[in-house]
Amino acid sequence: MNQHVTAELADPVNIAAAGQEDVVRLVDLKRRFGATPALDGVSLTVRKGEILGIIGRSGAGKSTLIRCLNGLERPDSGDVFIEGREIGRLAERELQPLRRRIGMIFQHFNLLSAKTVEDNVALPLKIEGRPKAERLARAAELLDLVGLSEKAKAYPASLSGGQKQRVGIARALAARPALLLSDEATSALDPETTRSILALLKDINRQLGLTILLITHEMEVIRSIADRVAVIDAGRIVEQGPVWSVFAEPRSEITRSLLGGIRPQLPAEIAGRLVPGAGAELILRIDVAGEAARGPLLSDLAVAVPGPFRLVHGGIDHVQQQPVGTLFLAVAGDDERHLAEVIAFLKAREARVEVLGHVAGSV
Ligand SMILES: Nc1ncnc2c1ncn2[C@@H]1O[C@H](COP(=O)(O)OP(=O)(O)OP(=O)(O)O)[C@@H](O)[C@H]1O
Repeated sequence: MNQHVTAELADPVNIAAAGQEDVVRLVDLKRRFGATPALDGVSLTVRKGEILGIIGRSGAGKSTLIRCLNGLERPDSGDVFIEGREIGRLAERELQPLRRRIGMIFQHFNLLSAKTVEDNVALPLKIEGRPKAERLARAAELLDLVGLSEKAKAYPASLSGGQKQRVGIARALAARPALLLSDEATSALDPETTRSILALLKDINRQLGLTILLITHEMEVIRSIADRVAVIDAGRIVEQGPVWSVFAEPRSEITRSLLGGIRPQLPAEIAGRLVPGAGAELILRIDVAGEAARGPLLSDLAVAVPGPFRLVHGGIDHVQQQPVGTLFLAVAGDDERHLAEVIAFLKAREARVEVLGHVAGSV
């Protein structure tokens, strides 16, 4: 991001509303399409200044949630509060100013190809009827923010995907929204561009205090920038919490499965040889996080419970500056007392231990 980001860009309306903690509050939202409950009692809040990530698989209800949020869809029941105001029963005319409180960025950017970059960015202000000089000044300020000042007169077709999304972000911020709603905004981008866009969003969040609601199906996106995560499945929020604690201790099967791609898994060649009965070695899965993952767990284990064990896979990751580890150990599988001591030691150190099975021969 450009170095010239200053507090001047921060939203004066947001500052005036300081003290009001929830930018969005959804209460028991329900929306059904025929027999399909797209939203089945969703309650959640987006707190001022935070990045909340909502993750779910295809068909989980994410788009329906977004449409209820910006008033394009009416829930069957439940309430949607934007900055403390319930929008569910507002007429279209009353909804429009509230909709402007939400800036949106999209997977396919949704830029107008016949307009220059600066005109795209200034468009929300034009719709508001702002004078041209003000629109252009704001567009210049925002293009500076997203590092694209030199592209002001260019047309979208001449930009890369990452540049288009930067324009999308600048446009979404033009009317100084209370909330930036990101709908799969990096799903069409390559990994490196994704990282740079997520870094830009995080910078804007930190420097301007901008509240962000981020909808995604990728845990990597959540892990990169979200403060809290809510997991949606079949129209229900199945779990939510600080990102690192959900990573450390996922409670639902769907969360474990969504985490599967970015948390260590037992390598397939070992998993394929697991059997429930006896075998030369036993494979343990050990999950540790926070303080428990900071200490010398394995060397303490070796001292406290003498006997061979081997680390076969895994490691310590860092999520929101917190260590979150998954280790796969192979221990001798023929001595039940030794094994019980190993497990008791690890549990006393607040590790979660799962016996995955035996393997014949050495892994
Ligand atoms: N207008 C509609 N008519 C009928 N069924 C719908 C409609 N909109 C959504 N649904 C159904 O509601 C459920 C939730 O859909 P939704 O589009 O909100 O999920 P999603 O999480 O956004 O999925 P994706 O990531 O694929 O966009 C799905 O089963 C979908 O088929």
